Parts: sequence; structure tokens; C-alpha cells
Amino acid sequence: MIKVEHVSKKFKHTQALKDVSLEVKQGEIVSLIGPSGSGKSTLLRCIHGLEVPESGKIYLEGELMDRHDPVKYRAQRNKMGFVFQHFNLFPNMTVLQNCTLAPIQVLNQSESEAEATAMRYLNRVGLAEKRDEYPNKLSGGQKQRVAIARALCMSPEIMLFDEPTSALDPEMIKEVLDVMGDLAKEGMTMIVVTHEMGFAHKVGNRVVFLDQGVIMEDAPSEQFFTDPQSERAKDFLSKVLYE
Ligand SMILES: Nc1ncnc2c1ncn2[C@@H]1O[C@H](COP(=O)(O)OP(=O)(O)OP(=O)(O)O)[C@@H](O)[C@H]1O
Repeated sequence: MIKVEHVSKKFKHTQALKDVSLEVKQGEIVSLIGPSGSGKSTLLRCIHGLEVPESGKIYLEGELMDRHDPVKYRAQRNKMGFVFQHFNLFPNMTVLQNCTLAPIQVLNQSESEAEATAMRYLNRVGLAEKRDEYPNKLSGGQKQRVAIARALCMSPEIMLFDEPTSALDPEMIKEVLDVMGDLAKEGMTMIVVTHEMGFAHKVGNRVVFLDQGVIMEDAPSEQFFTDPQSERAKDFLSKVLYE
């Protein structure tokens, strides 16, 4: 589904990713975890094309993602839903308009078709009754559920989540994780940058542990949480699980 080959990314003096390679298969739920600054978000953003790696290649469904072929590249990006830590909803649009904008403008759907799809996904995240509200009237958890519905309206092949619960109050984290858990059960391929170890352990089926821009460990979730191989992962887990 996604193949990352020898990707490196540098920001001025920071080498955020060093020769990272990774393959994600259809239906996998991969948690990207690791210490702050280890390159998790940068890797996810490179996959989605929000950052441009200095070197390396990314393939979606066996096809190279190549910026020099903008039409194909845009179509490939449209197959990936991206959910941001800070929701990134359009504040001047209603919940429904947030969900229908891209399907109408990018996929050329009719308004009624886009609205029907949007209502289906808003129902699924439990927010159909908020269709005419503006984002500033919603709680953080509701905003994030709208953001997930909005991404789903583009019928993505894969969903990328960048710390989707980090900006939420504790009581709202569960409602977002529940929606993500439902998506996982339905077989959606997901890559999730997260600090939620419960999610990574119980919902995710694979953990990729990054440290200083390098994949230190890539293992089935159960194995990673019961028997991490690297000292760095052991150290990380002892801090996050028992602090
Ligand atoms: N736009 C940028 N400009 C300069 N440096 C950046 C930029 N984005 C990330 N970095 C640096 O690259 C490194 C990796 O950052 P990244 O955000 O990918 O880490 P992370 O593992 O997602 O961290 P966190 O868990 O704290 O969000 C860090 O040292 C960070 O400061």
C-alpha cells in the first residue's frame, strides 16, 4: 500500500529523518511512536507530501509519488486522508461545508452527492445533528471527529493521523480513539503518530519505534509492548508507561 524507501529529511541543522524505509500493507494499523523530536510527524508528513524529503522515494500502491507529475501526484495524495493534531477545520464554514468542500471541488461530486456522503460519515462519528454548526461551537473532541469525517468523505485508501488526541482534554480523548478504533475494525489502513500507548497496544497491530530520525524497532504491537528489543525502546516504554 505504502512504501517508504531510504527517506531522509533535514531542517536547517536538524536531521529529522535518516534513511528511513518502511512498508505498510493494506489493513495494517501502524503506530509511529518514539520520544519527542524523533521524527514521527516528519515521516508522516513526508508520506503525505506535506514535507519534501531530500532523498528517498515514496510509493503508493506500487506507484512512485513524483512531484514532477503533478496531476498524478495530486490524485495519489487525494487517496490519503490526513488528520492533524489541531483539526485544521475551516472556521468560516459549517460542519457540513467542511465535509463537502473537497469532494465537490476536487472530486467534482454534485452538492447532493457530497452532502449525502458527508451525512453518512457525520452519522458514523455521531455528529449528524451538528451539520449546520460552525467549528467554534464544537468541543475539541467534536472538532476532531468532524476532521475524521471530512477526511473519510474523500474515500481515502489510507488514513494518516498526526497526534490526533494530543490537543484534547482527557475526557475527549476516548471519543476520538473510539472512532479510530471503529475505523480500524472496518479494515481501514492507518498510520498513527501517537502518544496513546493503550491505542498503540490494543488497536494498532504494529509499532514502528523511531528515535533520532531512525527506525529502531518495527514489530507487532503485542511483541513490542511485552518484549521490546532495543534498549532505547525499553527505556522509552519504562518512562511512558510508568510515569
Ligand atoms: N518545520 C520545521 N523546521 C525546523 N525543524 C523542524 C521542523 N519540523 C520538525 N523539525 C525538527 O525535526 C525534528 C523531528 O521533528 P518531528 O516533529 O518530526 O518529531 P516528533 O517525533 O513528531 O516529535 P513530537 O512527538 O514532539 O511531536 C525535531 O528536532 C524538530 O525540532
